[in-house]
This record gives sequence, structure tokens and C-alpha cells, in this order.
Amino acid sequence: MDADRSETGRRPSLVPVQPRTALYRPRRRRPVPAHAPLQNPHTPHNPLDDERAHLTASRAALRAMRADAEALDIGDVTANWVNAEVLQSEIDLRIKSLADLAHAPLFFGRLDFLDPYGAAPPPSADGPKNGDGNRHGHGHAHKDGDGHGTEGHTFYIGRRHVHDPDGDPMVIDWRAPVSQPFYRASKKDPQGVALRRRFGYTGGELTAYEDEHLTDPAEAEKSSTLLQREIERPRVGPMRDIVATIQPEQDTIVRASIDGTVCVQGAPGTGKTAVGLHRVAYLLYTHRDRLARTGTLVVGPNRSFLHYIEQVLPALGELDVKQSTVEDLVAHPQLTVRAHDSAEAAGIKGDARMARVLRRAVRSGVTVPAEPCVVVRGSRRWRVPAYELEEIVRELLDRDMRYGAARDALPQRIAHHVLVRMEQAGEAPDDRVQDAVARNPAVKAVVKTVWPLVDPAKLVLRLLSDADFLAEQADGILTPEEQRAVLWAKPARGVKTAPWSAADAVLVDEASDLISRTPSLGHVVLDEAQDLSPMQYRAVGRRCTTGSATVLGDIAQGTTPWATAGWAEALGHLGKPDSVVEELTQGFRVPRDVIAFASRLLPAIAPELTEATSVRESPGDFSVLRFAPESLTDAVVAACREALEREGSIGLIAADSRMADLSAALRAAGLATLGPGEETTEDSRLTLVPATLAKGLEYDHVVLDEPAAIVGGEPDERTGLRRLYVSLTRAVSGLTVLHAAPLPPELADRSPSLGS
Ligand SMILES: Nc1ncnc2c1ncn2[C@@H]1O[C@H](COP(=O)(O)OP(=O)(O)OP(=O)(O)O)[C@@H](O)[C@H]1O
Repeated sequence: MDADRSETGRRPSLVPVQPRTALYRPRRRRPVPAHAPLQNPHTPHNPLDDERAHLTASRAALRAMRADAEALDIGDVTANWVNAEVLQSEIDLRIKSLADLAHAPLFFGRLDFLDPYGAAPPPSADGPKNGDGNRHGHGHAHKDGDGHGTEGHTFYIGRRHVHDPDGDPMVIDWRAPVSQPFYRASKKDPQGVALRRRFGYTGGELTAYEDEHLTDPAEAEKSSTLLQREIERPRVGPMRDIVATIQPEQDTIVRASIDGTVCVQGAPGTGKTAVGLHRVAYLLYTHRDRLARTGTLVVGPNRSFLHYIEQVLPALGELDVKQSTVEDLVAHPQLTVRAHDSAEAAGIKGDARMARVLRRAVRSGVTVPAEPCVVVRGSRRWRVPAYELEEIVRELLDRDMRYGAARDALPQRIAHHVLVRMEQAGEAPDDRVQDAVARNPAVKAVVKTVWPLVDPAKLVLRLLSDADFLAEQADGILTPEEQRAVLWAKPARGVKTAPWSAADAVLVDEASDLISRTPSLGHVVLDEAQDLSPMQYRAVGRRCTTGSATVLGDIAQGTTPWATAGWAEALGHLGKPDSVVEELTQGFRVPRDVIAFASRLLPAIAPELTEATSVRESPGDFSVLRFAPESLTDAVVAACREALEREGSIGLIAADSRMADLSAALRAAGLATLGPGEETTEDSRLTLVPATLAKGLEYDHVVLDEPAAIVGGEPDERTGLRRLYVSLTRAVSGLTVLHAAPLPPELADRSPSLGS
């Protein structure tokens, strides 16, 4: 029975902790779980005491689970050391995932169902296939809050499943179906939930709770103060999980079926990255075995960004998800990227037409056999005439096979023709004879000549070095001007020394896949997808051909010359044309005034998109200040110093060309700085961020230096304005823009009260 409800009735929306001295009585007994709360009929009762007792008991239970895992003796169950190693590493992961993390409270919510859970149909049919999820609700029974005596079930919702020594759940994993109403239930659709309780923590201590009685018609719908507090909290350190406050529209994406690819278009700060990471955690929980076999991958724009997000999944108990940039994904052991393409060359190399050029080039060495193939076995000679060999080759070329697979099939096909002749001559050859014929030197010689081995890096090197070869392969696909633009200035001598660019590495990756199929993962999350070229989409797509993807991006933040113009086309290049496109519009990061200012750029950079709303209540500090050119740098340093007087992280974002000057000025002023993605701490909170690396990151207060220089740092104006849009939308609670040059007219014209 859950006595706190029947005793206390309805609560104000946020209940602060009572002073410990007044109500907290030390308990001598082992902490008691919430289904049998401590209560004293003679003293006023504080439900937080029961909730804290449940927290203490849950922590003890988690420690016991960890101790059990640590005590496992695998000596008897493993037949050999390989098995032992595998099993031990799984156990080590399990032990790690059972850590009680001080900064991540064990549970953050509670659901009291009206009826015993399982009596009504479960909220979601998409239940876990395995894992710790508790599908049929052995939660703690409670009595209905109005004292009517209806027995329902209470569940505590947390980051991981915790059970007591009898196996009864103390905390339910947020990903289990039973937890779903915590995110989705509403007064309109209570989903069988009588009470939803959210918990507030301060420094790891449970300090507050907030109740919603979803089936009580007298209680008005209200916004959550705890949610608001979480959104408004100052940011320090790397990205954190949002499990306690996932919003319904985000939850729909997080829990979407693994079978389809989901694409999310969302304005800055709408939680795309957060949603993508939580989706991986959800899919791993729901399809653990399948994904353990096939693997999962998160693709982000650069290392700083990956570093910023790398702690979210481990905090959710998921330690086994690979993270990579597209460049890492297509890295080739012999190839070093050391050159930069012009925007024109990179655009052509990233165009999907290059896939057709490469396909032709890979097959360009296949020749029509001119001579018959003569196989000598014992005293007999078997002859496959040239026209038959040609038929075999043509048939293989017509089939949708990888070049390498077709090459492997060719000797068997020739051998088959030899065997047909043997049978016609009255012999009865079996499979072993066919294999022997396929390995015959005469057959091997034919294969070598008509279907030569292709090395993908050497092939691309030849395409980019040899104008005649390129002209032949790109004929009718690339114009002569385009061909000239992609050719290297000087032909390269060898793979190791060639001036490879990032786009060239993608071409090599495509060629490799044309030769032998790239293995597919179970699920890929692709963040900041709007910046990928069609050829990069293809590179990511071939890594999830048999799996699915979550594609996250914002067309307005596309800052590459080949940035995605529309999702339908991008998803086509990814090989997932039937994906659902969802839109997130509620902004959790950027204050209202700041997003309104940044959104003035939208008509110029992405006219089809609507401005995001901001769910942050505090308007934030926002100022635009103009200075004489000679005093701008000093003013920026002063603005950083002032920002450091507040709580939270500070990001100084500036054009890449301003980095050296600003860095020197900050050093001279005695202000230490971090690089983007480096962890901010209480002592070290100022990060110097080149505008080109700002994407995906956020800082409590942003000092933005010289917008015109940020725009001018890009090859074209639209890209420049998009870069500025990204830079303007990194601020969580305050933005100070400092400039000497006029603001771009798209910003300045509409802000007569601001700037100069
Ligand atoms: N439901 C939520 N509850 C609390 N905080 C949230 C929620 N959703 C997002 N946030 C926070 O809002 C901030 C922005 O989220 P995120 O970085 O995922 O947005 P984004 O859409 O990827 O932004 P960008 O387009 O700029 O990369 C983060 O601090 C994130 O933790």
C-alpha cells in the first residue's frame, strides 16, 4: 500500500524538501521499499521520506546486483579460453553498466496505475524481446489515492532496471513498455495512469517532487516546474542525457520501430542529437541480441562534437556504441587525406553521378575473350570456345553482382561449361572435378585477362591522374569542364603519396563497395546530416543496407557547398527513400529573443522553414554592441571576462581567421581557454570556438565576435549566413554579439533598436 497518497492527498505543484532536522528520523532497520513505507500515524508525514527510503533501498539493491555480477564464477561453464574471454568481457560490461553514478539519479519518476499493470492492455505492443524490462508488471501494489481501495501498481522509472533479491523490480528501465506513459500520458489520454510523479534532485539528493493526477478532472493541466528547471539549468561539462524529461513528440521518435528509417528535421536546439542518442539506447534495449550481432553506430560531424556527446550513452548503461565521423568511416589503411579540394571540385566529387563514373571505371578492365579456354585433364583436352566465354562474361556483367563476387564466380562458370562437355562425352564428373577445373591454370589465366583484379585506391588514383581514362569513364556523365575540375594538377605516382582529399576517400570507399559489399550494421544514427554530399550519404547508406537509420539535421544549418536541399533527395542517396520525415519545432536551448534574432536569417538561408519556438521561460540576456575596429578585440576579451562572472560555460565563437588574434589577446589578459569539445569544468569554463566547429555544441553564454567575418569566411554568401545562423544559436542563456564591421543586412536591417 502506498500510504503517502492516502495520507497527504493533493500536493502543490512543486514540493521543496523539508529541513532534515524537522522530519528526518534516522532508521535503524534496513530501508524499506515504497510499497511498505515508514509511517507514524501521530506525526505529519513527508512523502519524500518514503521516496528517499526507496532510493536508498534501490541503491542497495543495485549494489547487490553488481556484487552478484562480480562474484560470478565462470570457471565451470566455459569450455575454452576464447569462451571464457568473451563471457568475462560481457560480465565486465555488465558490472560497469551497474555502476551507481553519482550525477545520474537512479530514478526520476514514478507512475501509479489505476489498475494492476497487465490487467489492461500494455501501452505499447513493441515490447522488449529481451533485456531487463518488466512487461507484466510485478510493480508494487498501492491503494488508490482517494481511499477507494482499488489496487493498482506503482513503478519507479529510472535509467536502468533494479530488482530486489526476490527479483521484484525496484526501478523500471525508462525504455520498458511500462515506462512509456511516463512520457506520453496526458490528461486527455491518461493511459491508465492515476498519478505521475517527477522527482527533483540537488547534488544527488532527492529534494523535491511534483505530481500530476491525470484522471482527476478537478486538477488543471499545468506545466512542469521540474522540466523547466532542467531546461534552464546552466550548462557545464559534456552533453547529458534527457531521460527524465523526454517530451511526447521526442518520445515518438525515440521509440519508433527499428524496421524503418526516421528522418528528423529540426531547428537548432530542438533536441535532435539528444533524441538520436536516446533512440540508440532504446533500440539496444528492445533488440539487444540482434544489435549485438550487427552493431550500431553514431556518425557526427567532427571529433569535437563526438567528444561532447560521448558520455550520454554510457550514462544510460550503453557502453558498446561506436561513434565516428564520415571521414573515419571511409578511412583507408594506405591512404592519407592531406589535400583540400576547391569547392567546385569537392562538389563534383560528392555528386551522385560519380557513382556511375566509378561503376563504369571498375568494370572498364573487363574484356571480351578472344581465345578459347583449353583445359587439359589427363589425356583429354576440353575446349570452351571464345563465344561461350563471351556469353558467360556478358551474363555476369548484366547481373547486379559486386565486381569481386562476379570475378569469384567466373572460374566456376567456365568449369561448368567444361563439365557439360565431359558429361556429353559420357563421363560422370562430380563437384570435386568442377572445383579442380575451376582451379586449372588455363581457367585462371582466362579470369586474369578478362576480369582483372581491381584495387579501389589505384583505380581512383588513375581516374584523378589520367585525363584520357577519366574522359572515357565520365563520357556523357561529367562535362569536360567538370572533368578538368576533378583532375589533380599533377598525376600522382602512388597511393601512399597521392594528394588525397576527403572527397577522394569517399570515392575510394564507393569503389571498394563496387568490388566487395560493405558489411551492414543494424542501426546507424547520422547527425548533422544536412552537410553530407550525395556520395557521403551513399557511404553511410551502404553501412546500413540491411539495417535502418535515424537521420538528424536542419536544412538551415547546411554549411557545405553541396548541403542537402531537401530530405527526400538525401534519403534517396542514403538508399532509404521510404523514410518518414518528422519535424521538431520546440527549442530547448536558445532563448526566445536570441532565436528570434537568428531567425531573421531564415528567409535568406532556408525560406521554406519556419522559426522554432523556445520553451525556455527566461528571456535570456541578449545584446548587440558595436565598437571601433581597433577596440573590438579588447571589447571581446572584456565581454568574456564579464561572462565568466556568471555560472555556466562560456563559448567565444569567431571566424576561423580571427582565432590567432583572439587567442593571443585572451592569453595576454590571463584568460585560459579550452578547445571545442574539450570538457568544461567549474574552474575552466571559457572555450574558444572557430565558427566552423561550432555546429552541434552549446554554451551557457556565447560571446560572438564580428558576424561579418564569419559570413566572409565562407565561399558564398548563403553558406556564410548559414554559418552565422549556427553560431548565433549555440547560446543557452545569453548571447553578446560584438562587431566593428556592419552587421549583415539580413540581421541589421530588421533590428533598428540594436547594433549601431
Ligand atoms: N526534452 C528535453 N528536456 C530537457 N532538455 C532537452 C530536451 N530536449 C533537448 N534538450 C536539451 O536541449 C539542448 C539542445 O539539444 P540538442 O543538442 O539535442 O539539439 P539539436 O536539435 O541537436 O541542436 P543543433 O541543431 O543545434 O545541433 C541540449 O542541452 C539538450 O540536452
